[in-house]
Amino acid sequence: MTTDIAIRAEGLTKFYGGDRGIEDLDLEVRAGEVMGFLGPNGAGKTTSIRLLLDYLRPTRGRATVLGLDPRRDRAALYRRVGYLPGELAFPGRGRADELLRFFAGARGGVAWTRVTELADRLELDVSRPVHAMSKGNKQKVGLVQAFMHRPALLVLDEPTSGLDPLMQQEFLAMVRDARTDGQTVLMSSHVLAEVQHAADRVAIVRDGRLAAVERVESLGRRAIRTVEIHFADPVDAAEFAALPGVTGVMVSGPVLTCTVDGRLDPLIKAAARHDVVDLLSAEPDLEETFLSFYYHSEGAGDAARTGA
Ligand SMILES: Nc1ncnc2c1ncn2[C@@H]1O[C@H](COP(=O)(O)OP(=O)(O)OP(=O)(O)O)[C@@H](O)[C@H]1O
Repeated sequence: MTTDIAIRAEGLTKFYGGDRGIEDLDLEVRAGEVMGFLGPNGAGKTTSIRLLLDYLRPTRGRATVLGLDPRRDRAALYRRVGYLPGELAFPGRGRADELLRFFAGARGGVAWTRVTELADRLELDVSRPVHAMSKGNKQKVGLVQAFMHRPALLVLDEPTSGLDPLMQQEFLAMVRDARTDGQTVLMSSHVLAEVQHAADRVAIVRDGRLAAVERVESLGRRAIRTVEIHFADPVDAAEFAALPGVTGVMVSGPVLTCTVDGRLDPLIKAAARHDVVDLLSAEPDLEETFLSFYYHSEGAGDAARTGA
């Protein structure tokens, strides 16, 4: 049994009747890394997470989590995992501190100072009844129970949902701290910007399939970027439109804007035949890369547009 792999999914598949939840998911999350699990609504993130923790049974395929079989070793696994479900539902009309004491007991005892430290970080008033809390405050209760026992693995489904921007930053700091402490994190999101500063790698799912697994830095390098070139004299769009990787060419007098997928070299060489006054290249971000998976991959654009 390898201990350097926290999560291993092999051919993990779930169909809901004839509808695909996730198909043939092969994924490895290394111990100690933060993995962002990205995809738009309905891509299959929640299904995958629920399969990994045995809240759903796969149609086929298998998973190993912290070296355990989620189905056979459920109880042992749950002691070592902190899980934030995508849709939180807390039973009863109790106060947050009562609920958190219950969770602490279920985890074999957690120092109450640890709970208050997390609640303070998230500015959560634990003396209030949970049922009367806003969505964001309920989310904070969910985060405190997930982090409280310093689990070996945190599995967080849309963790920033409902949090305001300041609290999102605090949450990301908590994830970075967890990583520093050697914990492994798998967190789903449909917003790339929020995992950009916390994740080591991202796994991107679309339409029930894994589309890519990338280191965050290399995603940036592969990103599509927008380029604006100012020439001394007007240029002809046709001269640039056929260059490899160049799309969306627009010319307004001496100013050319376009989108470049991959290497800038063909565009630079073509531009150098003219007198170049200025060149601006927008910093590629994950959002653009993410969209490029949808609109520039084979067939994916059509599927995304039609919702198929
Ligand atoms: N209980 C269910 N019965 C039928 N289909 C389901 C069920 N749960 C999910 N699905 C379908 O499986 C697919 C994947 O859904 P899933 O919730 O895993 O996606 P997601 O990436 O987590 O999306 P979101 O960000 O909206 O939560 C979707 O097409 C969804 O409609």
